[in-house]
Amino acid sequence: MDAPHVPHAPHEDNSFHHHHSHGPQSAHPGHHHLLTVEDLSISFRAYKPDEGFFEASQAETPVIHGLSLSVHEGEILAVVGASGSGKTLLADAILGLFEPNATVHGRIWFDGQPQTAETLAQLRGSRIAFVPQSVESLDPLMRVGAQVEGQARSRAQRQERCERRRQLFARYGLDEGVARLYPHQLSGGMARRILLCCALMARPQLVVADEPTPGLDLPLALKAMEDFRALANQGTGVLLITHDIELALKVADRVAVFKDGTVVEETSVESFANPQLLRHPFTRALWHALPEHDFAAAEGEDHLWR
Ligand SMILES: Nc1ncnc2c1ncn2[C@@H]1O[C@H](COP(=O)(O)OP(=O)(O)OP(=O)(O)O)[C@@H](O)[C@H]1O
Ligand code: NI
Repeated sequence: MDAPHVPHAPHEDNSFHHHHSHGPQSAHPGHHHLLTVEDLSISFRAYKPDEGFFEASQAETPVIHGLSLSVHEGEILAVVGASGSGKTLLADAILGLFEPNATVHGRIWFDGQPQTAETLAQLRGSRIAFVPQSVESLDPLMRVGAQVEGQARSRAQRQERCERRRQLFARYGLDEGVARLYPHQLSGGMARRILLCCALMARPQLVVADEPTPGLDLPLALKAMEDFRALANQGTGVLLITHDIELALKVADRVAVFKDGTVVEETSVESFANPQLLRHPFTRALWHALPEHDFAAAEGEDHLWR
């Protein structure tokens, strides 16, 4: 079995040419790189989806290639891009989750340490919190209150977690009675809020949120954004994957623009105030697609750009 051999320490693989001689700390000396992804590639061995077994040819379909990005402590990096461009695969790679037919290359550092799929999986749920894209990832057999509260090691801790869970439920407009429900009894929007509460319960160093807002109305989506911002202001790094670029621009510090399986541009949110500061044609196209640029009347409207 060829287990995904990702990501390995620097200098191990001579086929990589980028940033080879220096570690992840060097690019922005003033900021601590919490997460660095360097030259990530993911491809899939082809198989017949109907039958579910590998074809003899084992053709490789590349989905992510040459992807590099980093998240600093205390910042929100928004990853925006088209559907199917590989954003969820990126999130999965950071969490050490891989499909059996995936081949993965590249390097990932967390908090200065080179990571493997195994070490990343160990960080998941503790130092790295995950808001998955699919609400199916809730445990179907566990009441959602208990899922949010998680395991407590002592009576005092259980009370503390219960109290924190109540606060989060109140904030996200979930009745106390919801705590006793099972995932299948929730609407999509409620399940989404439970996933958010799970991630906000922990005090992670990094949050990876993969499309955290579908099914939420605007006030709830904005609350989620505020909460990510508050986490970042306390020093947490946030990787916010979203197709909602408008929402992302409200809270993010930087934006990584994703297209066809790679980051074509990593830029500050401020650059979106002026399309001339945007380098890549796809980024400019995203700018033009923003609702306020549909009309010339947007002049003087600077609230979005802080
Ligand atoms: N196990 C797999 N085998 C083959 N192809 C896969 C597998 N998992 C994902 N893919 C393909 O990889 C591509 C990227 O998928 P991914 O879910 O990461 O996109 P995304 O940017 O998150 O999209 P969305 O915005 O819809 O969530 C898709 O074309 C998908 O079909
Ligand atoms: Ni996705």
